[in-house]
Amino acid sequence: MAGGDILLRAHGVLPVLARASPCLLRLRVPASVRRAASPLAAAKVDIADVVSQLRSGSARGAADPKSQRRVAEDGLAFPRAVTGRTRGVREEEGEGKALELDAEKSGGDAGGVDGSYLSETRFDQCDISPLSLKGVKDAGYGRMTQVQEATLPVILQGKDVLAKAKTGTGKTVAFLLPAIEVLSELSSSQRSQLRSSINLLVMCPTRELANQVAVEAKKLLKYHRLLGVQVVIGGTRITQEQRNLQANPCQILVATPGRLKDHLENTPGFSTRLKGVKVLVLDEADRLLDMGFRRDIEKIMAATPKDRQTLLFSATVPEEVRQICHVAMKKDYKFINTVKEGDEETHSQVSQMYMVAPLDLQFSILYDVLKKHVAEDADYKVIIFCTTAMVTKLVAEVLSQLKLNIREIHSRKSQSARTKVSDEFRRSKGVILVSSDISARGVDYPDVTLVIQVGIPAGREQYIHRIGRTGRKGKEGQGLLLLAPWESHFLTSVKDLSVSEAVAPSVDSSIQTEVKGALRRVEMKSKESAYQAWLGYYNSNKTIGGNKSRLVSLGEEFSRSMGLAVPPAIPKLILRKMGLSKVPGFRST
Ligand SMILES: Nc1ncnc2c1ncn2[C@@H]1O[C@H](COP(=O)(O)OP(=O)(O)OP(=O)(O)O)[C@@H](O)[C@H]1O
Repeated sequence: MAGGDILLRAHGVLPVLARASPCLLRLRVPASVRRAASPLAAAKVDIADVVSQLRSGSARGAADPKSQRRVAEDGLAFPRAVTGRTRGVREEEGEGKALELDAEKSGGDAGGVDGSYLSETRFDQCDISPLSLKGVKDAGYGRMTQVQEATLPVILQGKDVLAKAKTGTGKTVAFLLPAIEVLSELSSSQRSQLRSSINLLVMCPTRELANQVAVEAKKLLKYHRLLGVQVVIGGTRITQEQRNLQANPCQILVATPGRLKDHLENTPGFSTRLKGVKVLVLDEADRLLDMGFRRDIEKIMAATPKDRQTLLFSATVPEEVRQICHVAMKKDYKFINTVKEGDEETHSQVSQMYMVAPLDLQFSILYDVLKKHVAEDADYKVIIFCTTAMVTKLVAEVLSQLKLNIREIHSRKSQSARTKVSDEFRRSKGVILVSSDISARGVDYPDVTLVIQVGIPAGREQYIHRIGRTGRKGKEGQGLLLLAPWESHFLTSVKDLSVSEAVAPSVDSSIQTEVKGALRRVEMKSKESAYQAWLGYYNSNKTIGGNKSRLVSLGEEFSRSMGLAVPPAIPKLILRKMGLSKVPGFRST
C-alpha cells in the first residue's frame, strides 16, 4: 500500500483500538497528505498495517524528515514567521467582492500545537484603552488570536461585521473587546443621555454560553469602573432578574433569546432601556438566525435602534446565513473569514474518526473505547454527545452503571444542576460528560481529550461545533463519530473534512456481559423516555423519517439495543404529535 494512501492518523482513538505503542501515536500525518485523498473514498486500512508502515517510515507521517519540512511549511507544527496582517484572512464587503489579504503568504491551519492560532500582534500594539489593556493583561492574554487581530480594527471603525473563525480561537474576546472600547468612548454627555440604558447586547443560544461570555466580559471590564455586565437567561426566576435589572442597571447585557423576549414583553421600562443599544452581538450567529430562534431574534432586533453596530460571529457560516445576514446588518457590512480558502473548518490537530456499527453493539463499543481511553490518559476529559436530552440521560445512566466517572447535562435538568455540572466539568479532569447539544456550541471547557458523537448529528455545522469542544487554543484532541449503518449517509456532508474510518473493535464477551448487566439495572422509565425521544429525533430527520415503516423497524433495533425484547408502548397523544398514530407497528397506551 502506498504511504500516501494512508488516511488514518497515528494518534487518536485509533491507537486505542489498535492497542499500538503509545510512542508511535504521536506521529502526525500532515494536512497536505490528508487533503490529497478523500477520506471517505479510501479503503479501510488495516491498523496493524498502518502501525508497521509508520514504524518503518514508509508512511508519510511527521517522522519522515521530508514531511517534517512540509509540516513546517504548512504551519502545523512550527510557528510561521509573519509580519503584518493576519495571513489567509479573507475580508469581504457586503455583497461585494472578496478581498484576499496576503493570501498567498498564508500557510495551512490557523491552529497548531505550538500556539500558532495566535497572531504576531500583541494587544499592547493595538489602539485600545489603557483600562482594557490592563484587563487583557490580567486575563493572561499577550498576543492576539488571528480572528481578534483581523476584526478589531474593522469593528473600531464602526463597521458591521460577520466573522468566521475556527472553534476555540478567541471569538468571544474578538467581539467583546472592541465593543467595550466603543462603550468606553461614549462621551460623558452621551452617557448621561443614555443613563440606565443597555448599550451592548450580546445574544447567545444557550444559558451556559451566556454565563461564560459574561465571565469573559467581567475579566475585560476589571478596570472599567463605570461599566458593568448582567446576564438574563431562562431557567432562573424572572422576578429575581427583574429586581436585579432595576436595582443595578448595567450597560452590558448578555442574554438568551427566549428570556430576553420575556423581559421585553413583561419587564416595565426594559424596552426603553434597549433603545440605548449601540452594539448588538449575535454569538453563534448561524444558530441564532436559524428557524428555531429567528422570530425571537427579529423581535429583539426590532426593539433596538436601526443605527446600531451589529456583530455576527460563528465558526460556521452556511450559505443560508450569508443570504439572510442583511436582515441583521447594514448593507456595507464586512465578512471577515479567518478560515483560509481550501482549508478545513475543523482543526488539523484534532484526529477525527468515524466508526459504523450496528446499534446493538454500540453500548459495548462505547464502553470499550472509553475504558481504553481512560486507561491511556490519566487526565482524560471526554464529552459524549447524544441526539436528544432523554437519550443523553439513558446513555449517562448506562455508563454510570458501568462505574465510569459520569456527569450528565441536558435541557431536562434544572438550571442549578446544569450550572453545577458545567462548572465542575470545566475545573475537572478524569471525568466524562454525557451531553445533549446544549454543550455543542461555544462552551469553553479546557483540555477536553476526546469528543464522541453517538448517532447522526443535527447537521454538518453541529458536527463541526461539537468536535470543536476539543483541540481548543491549538491543543491536540480526538474525535469519534459512532454511526449505525443506516446513518452512514451523513458522512457525505463531512466528506471535505479529514474524518477517517476506524474499524469497529471486536468487543469481547466480558464487556458485552457487563453492558447487559448495566442495561438491566437501568430503570424502565428511562428506556421508555429514551425510546420516545429517539423516535421523535429520527422521525424528523429528512432522510430517515421519510420512510415510516422503516422507522418502526429501526425503533425496534434501538429498543433491542437497550435490552428490551419489545419496544415500549407510546402515549397516543405523543404518537399523534409525531404524526405516527396511523403508522402500523407502534404500540400505544
Ligand atoms: N489572545 C488570547 N490569548 C490566549 N488565549 C485566549 C486569547 N483570547 C481568548 N483566549 C482564550 O481562548 C479560549 C477560547 O476562546 P473562545 O471560547 O472565545 O473561542 P471561540 O472561538 O469563541 O470558540 P467557539 O467557536 O467554540 O465558540 C478561551 O479560554 C479564552 O479565554
